[in-house]
Amino acid sequence: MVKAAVIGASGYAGQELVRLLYHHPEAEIVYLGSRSLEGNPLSDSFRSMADSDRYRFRASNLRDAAEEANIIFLALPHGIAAGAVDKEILQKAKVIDLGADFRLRSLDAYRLWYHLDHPGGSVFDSAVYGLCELHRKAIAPARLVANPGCYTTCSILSLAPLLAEGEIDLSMPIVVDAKSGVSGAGRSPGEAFHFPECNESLKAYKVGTHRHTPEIEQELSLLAGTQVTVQFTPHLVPMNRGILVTAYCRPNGKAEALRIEELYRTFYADEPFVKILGKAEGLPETRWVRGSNRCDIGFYYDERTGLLMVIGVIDNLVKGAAGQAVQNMNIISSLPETMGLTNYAMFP
Ligand SMILES: NC(=O)C1=CN([C@@H]2O[C@H](COP(=O)(O)OP(=O)(O)OC[C@H]3O[C@@H](n4cnc5c(N)ncnc54)[C@H](OP(=O)(O)O)[C@@H]3O)[C@@H](O)[C@H]2O)C=CC1
Ligand SMILES: CC(=O)N[C@@H](CCC(=O)OP(=O)(O)O)C(=O)O
Repeated sequence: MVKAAVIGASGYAGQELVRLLYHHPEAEIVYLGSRSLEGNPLSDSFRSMADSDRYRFRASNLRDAAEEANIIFLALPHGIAAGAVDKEILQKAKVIDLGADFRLRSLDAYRLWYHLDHPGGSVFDSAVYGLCELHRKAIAPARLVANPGCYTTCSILSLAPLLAEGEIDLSMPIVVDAKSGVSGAGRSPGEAFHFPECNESLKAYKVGTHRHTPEIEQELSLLAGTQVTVQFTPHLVPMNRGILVTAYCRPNGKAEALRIEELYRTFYADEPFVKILGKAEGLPETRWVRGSNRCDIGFYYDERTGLLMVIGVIDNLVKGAAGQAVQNMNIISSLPETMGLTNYAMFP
């Protein structure tokens, strides 16, 4: 049985972890850390967990959590885990960090895109990038897993087969247009996320500067075996959950729709959480992955323009955060990868 701790358990990603771990047959929640809710019963603050009154929030203390848990999930703003996770903690427990501090292999890139310093060191060097579909062999023995970002998970999964098979003309950037629901911004209030500010409106933000750009480029470059450049533009959509990515690229050869579909079906043949939609099934929609750990992918090749459009969707809080973190927990605990992660889709 996994003894799990969640630090940052009062946030959106933290609560989604609690929801999934509570129902996981091989996990026991032993520690819930929150500064603002310390001492409160879980069920007082999260009334959807009304039958879980045995849990109480405790201090947001990583060292205390490491005494009781064998897996610690960090669901904290970036910049904290970099200085908080050390060798002593990793000797006692494995850590799955939902934040961004251990995702980029280049510290210079981290400093440039996050405008933060980073201590680096052997703990940083030991981190494994936790995109399960691409790195499960490296994840299995890891003690520190860097859970990917939400936009990045959707973008990388949507494009991976094309890059791995060398199907794309890389002399020009791949355009990644992405849209996210507001829960992607976390629970802390901010004017831009206030209901009248974002409801009934749609906007692009952090154009050309979003910190997920180097993470997407890092992973696509690894797949392609050469430097890949992406033009990434995120948009805020007035809905609670969901991410939709539309990626535009130019194939090297002629991209007959059937051959592209075959390529994707072969690449993801054994992946329980990736669903390829063929022409008959229509294009992906966020409502069909809400609450689930799936990434749905569809595509359209426009013979007129010669561009291939790939469309991917995930639930940002599940495959984009807590669900993928539990998938990583399953991998590092030698449990079936889908355990505790199926039958969660919701509609409407
Ligand atoms: N929301 C999403 O869709 C996704 C989020 N993530 C990542 O997961 C992490 C958590 O995100 P999310 O849940 O959205 O954010 P929230 O703002 O909802 O939650 C963050 C939590 O961290 C705690 N916290 C804030 N500041 C500090 C601090 N200085 N020291 C200790 N604890 C602190 C807060 O709890 P308290 O104040 O009670 O201690 C809060 O509950 C982030 O790194 C985010 O980037 C990743 C993918 C998707
Ligand atoms: C809508 C919105 O604001 N989304 C967040 C993405 C948050 C996220 O999940 O990314 P990290 O895990 O890297 O923090 C943003 O654009 O910063």
